[in-house]
Amino acid sequence: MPESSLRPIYWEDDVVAIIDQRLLPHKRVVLRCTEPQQVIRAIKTMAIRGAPAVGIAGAAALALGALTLKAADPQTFRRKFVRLCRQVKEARPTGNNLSWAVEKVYSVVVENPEADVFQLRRLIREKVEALMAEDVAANRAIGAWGRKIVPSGARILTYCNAGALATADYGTALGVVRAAFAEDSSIHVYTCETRPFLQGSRLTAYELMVEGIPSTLITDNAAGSLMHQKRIDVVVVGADRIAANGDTANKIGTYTMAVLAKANDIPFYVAAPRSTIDPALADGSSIPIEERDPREVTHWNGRAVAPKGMAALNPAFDVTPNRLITGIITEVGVLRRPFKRTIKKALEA
Ligand SMILES: CSC[C@@H](O)[C@@H](O)C(=O)COP(=O)(O)O
Repeated sequence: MPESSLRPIYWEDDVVAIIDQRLLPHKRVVLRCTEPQQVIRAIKTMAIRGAPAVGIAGAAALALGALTLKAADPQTFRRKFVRLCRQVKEARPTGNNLSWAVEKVYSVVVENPEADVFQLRRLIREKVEALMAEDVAANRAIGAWGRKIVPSGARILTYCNAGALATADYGTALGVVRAAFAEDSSIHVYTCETRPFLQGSRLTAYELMVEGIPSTLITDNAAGSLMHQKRIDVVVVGADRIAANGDTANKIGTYTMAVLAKANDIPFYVAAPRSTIDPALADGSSIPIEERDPREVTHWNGRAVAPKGMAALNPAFDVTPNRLITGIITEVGVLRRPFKRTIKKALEA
């Protein structure tokens, strides 16, 4: 069993256990995966989601692959493993953490040219467990830095779910909330429902209730009005990919929140580990934006919420330009403008 009931992915011997987030908060169903393809499917269907959790799941898929790949000799193993790495990376395109984690696991194979298949299996599994532990440590550090930017008694607005469920545990934006609440029980969180997948109303609301953190659910459309009425003090969101200049991809609608925050003089923070930063991209214009099935917009839970045959567009992420971001809360500190310089320094730290 995992340490926390919100840990979305964990090992049960050689089985990868994943909480099926499509069914939360009403049902807690655990998918038990023994084959990498099952984990890849869980990523694609968003049974597991949230950039860092997707990265961990991708790494776990590789560990399962290492266990189950049929290969009598190390050369065959390496060749098949490279193919699997490519497949895992393609499962979801926007979050940086997935390709970052695949590269980390693949480095084990590169750095141990003499290892036999059994040794590689063990080393890969150890690497995946280390990545899980490192993600939790990074999130706790993000929380420790982030709580300093939360004013006493703050009314915090968050978007989507950047909580324990979206990471190996503890969360990024919700890690900041958790750490702030531990010191100041008078904070209050407003969570937007986050159409169309409802990560806010289903998952963030659930996490906040499990933790007993005072919170209120609002429709995405209500956020602007609340900000205008001076009922929000700070916005904290997660990130899927951050370019070298600080432009940030996150759940579709995050850009809207950033514009609203700017128009109402409210600080807007992004909380993310360094594994979310993609230094190879100069700015946000080349971040790949995942387009998901339009059915996620026209239907909810199998039921139509639009006329039959209506065309729909479903970009899953948007990019918030760096000029709208007050600071980026990482495990090595809160990065300020100019992000190009502070991000570079953070990656070197
Ligand atoms: C710590 S999670 C950060 C982001 O991944 C999160 O805010 C987000 O946009 C998740 O999108 P999702 O489509 O649910 O995977």
